Amino acid sequence: MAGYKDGSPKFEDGAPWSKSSMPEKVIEKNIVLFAVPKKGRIHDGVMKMLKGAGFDAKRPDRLDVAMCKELPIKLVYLPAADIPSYVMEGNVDVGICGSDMLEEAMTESGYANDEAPIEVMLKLGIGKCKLCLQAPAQFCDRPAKDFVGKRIVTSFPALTKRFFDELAGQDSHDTHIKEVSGSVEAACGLGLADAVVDLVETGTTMKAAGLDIVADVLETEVLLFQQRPSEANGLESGSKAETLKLIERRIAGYLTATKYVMIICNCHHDDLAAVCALMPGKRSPTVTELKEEQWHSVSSLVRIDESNRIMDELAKAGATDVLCLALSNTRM
Ligand SMILES: Nc1ncnc2c1ncn2[C@@H]1O[C@H](COP(=O)(O)OP(=O)(O)OP(=O)(O)O)[C@@H](O)[C@H]1O
Ligand SMILES: O=P(O)(O)OC[C@H]1O[C@H](OP(=O)(O)OP(=O)(O)O)[C@H](O)[C@@H]1O
Repeated sequence: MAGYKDGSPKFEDGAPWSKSSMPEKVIEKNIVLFAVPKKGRIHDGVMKMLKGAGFDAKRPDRLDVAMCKELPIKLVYLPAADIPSYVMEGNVDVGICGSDMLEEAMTESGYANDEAPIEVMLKLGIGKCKLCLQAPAQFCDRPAKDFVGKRIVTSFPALTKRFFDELAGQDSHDTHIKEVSGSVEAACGLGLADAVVDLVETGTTMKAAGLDIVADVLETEVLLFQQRPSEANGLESGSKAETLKLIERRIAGYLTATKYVMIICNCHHDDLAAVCALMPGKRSPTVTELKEEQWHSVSSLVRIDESNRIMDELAKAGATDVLCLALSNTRM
């Protein structure tokens, strides 16, 4: 399928994507359904990323679907915990949620990681935290094995069961795992649990509830993932496959823009080698001649977290007029 310069797809007949110009059936068949968390912890971060990557959608009041402007993509706003099963069952084509929820759904369905009908496209670098076994502070220095057979409350019953199965080895065990949908940390204080398995980011919630970490169960971050392409689901080739690639490229481009800045400076020919060594860029620095003889302009991408150190070192190496420019988007 041909596309526009900005990567937006268009139909074989060359007509731009336009809902009104296409028969209804063709539109539905070619539209990629993209599930995003409708609220909660990661909602704002995900929406900011999608906007930055050029997926603009106006969500009608109280509706959970919205068409992206000028793209054959429909955003479907769902509870984060439901997104993995929607993607695995092919009810939507692609989704975003934490790897904790994805792994919980796969474990619950009995899939090993490499068998699940899911393909992870990108790690999105947000929502990083860990799932931990937590107990009242006075018991937290006990080994995790001591909690085999006890009462555990969690929102992640499948991962918790897997954790205790591995701990107990071949021994039969009767750890009582109770699922709740929120306020997990309250369960020990209420006398309903001996320990909990819950997410920890800053640790504030855990400490406030008088709990501490016994053991880590899983590290998690937010992922972009799609249904594994097959002939049957039509995601191996064709217009939907192209649109999925476009989603991946655009989000990867946006992520690069959030991690890098462009540094530009001037330097005398005698300092050129030292300046280039400080900013090698992704491939190599761009060097252009200034009108003033023996002077060059050098530019390259550097990681944001290294930019201040590099600018200090450039100044020491003789560079002048050092500028650091933010990127709004990239395609690598
Ligand atoms: N501090 C945190 N606490 C909980 N989840 C976090 C945290 N930081 C990142 N996350 C991620 O966010 C996900 C939770 O998303 P979300 O808040 O949308 O779900 P939810 O808890 O079902 O929503 P809600 O609490 O509004 O019902 C987790 O699965 C995890 O991947
Ligand atoms: O380590 P922290 O930074 O304190 O974050 C972790 C807490 O945040 C989440 O709960 P959330 O506030 O989303 O509410 P919930 O209990 O309803 O899930 C999670 O379940 C932890 O309780």
